[in-house]
Amino acid sequence: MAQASHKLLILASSSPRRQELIRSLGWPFEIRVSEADETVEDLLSPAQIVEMLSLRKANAVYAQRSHSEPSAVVIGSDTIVVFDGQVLGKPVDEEDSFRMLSALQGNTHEVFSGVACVDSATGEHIVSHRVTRVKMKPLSSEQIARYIATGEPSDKAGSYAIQGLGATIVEGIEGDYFNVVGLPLSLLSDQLKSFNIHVL
Ligand SMILES: Cc1cn([C@H]2C[C@H](O)[C@@H](COP(=O)(O)OP(=O)(O)OP(=O)(O)O)O2)c(=O)[nH]c1=O
Repeated sequence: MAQASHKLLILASSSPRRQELIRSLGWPFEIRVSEADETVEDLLSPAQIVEMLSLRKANAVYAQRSHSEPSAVVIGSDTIVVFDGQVLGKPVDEEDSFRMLSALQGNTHEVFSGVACVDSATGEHIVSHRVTRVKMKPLSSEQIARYIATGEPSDKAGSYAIQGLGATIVEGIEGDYFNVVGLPLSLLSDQLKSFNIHVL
């Protein structure tokens, strides 16, 4: 059971999905969001991209800590979809969503999520990632257009949400479901052990 004397978790994320998922750990946490630049060099691999951005997000919040605060672990995360060598982030507009979903439908893609934990007292960090394979059903242009019209794809990597209506267009997955939603809790709980946080 989490006790008040235990180190706090600070989730460096504006994502409502990540906020909801971290709650399931049953550990005291707060949300702090800081703008981190999400541009990366072209030559990086998907794993390098999500690890670099996760750490950047956590470090942006770490940099703003006050030295008088009790020590905490700052958590940053980043999710991308990778298909046919292409990295798909969040769509810029509906046309972009249409392009992404037209490519993903009927095929299998990979979802990469990075997680970084930074000790707010020492700046020490751990960063890692997980990959989940997702097979999407074949979809007609009309179905894709109807899905986009719901608004759900607009702020999701790859333009779909497996935890929402997007569940109906997914045929199956291989790997951690929570990795697709945006925060692999199994990986995170392992990382937290290095900071002496045992959620179970
Ligand atoms: C594939 C997929 C992605 N997503 C979401 C998770 C992330 O919120 C988003 C990927 O964008 P990110 O840039 O990883 O995260 P974010 O900008 O939403 O939040 P922050 O940087 O503040 O932490 O896509 C789903 O919710 N469901 C899915 O099935």
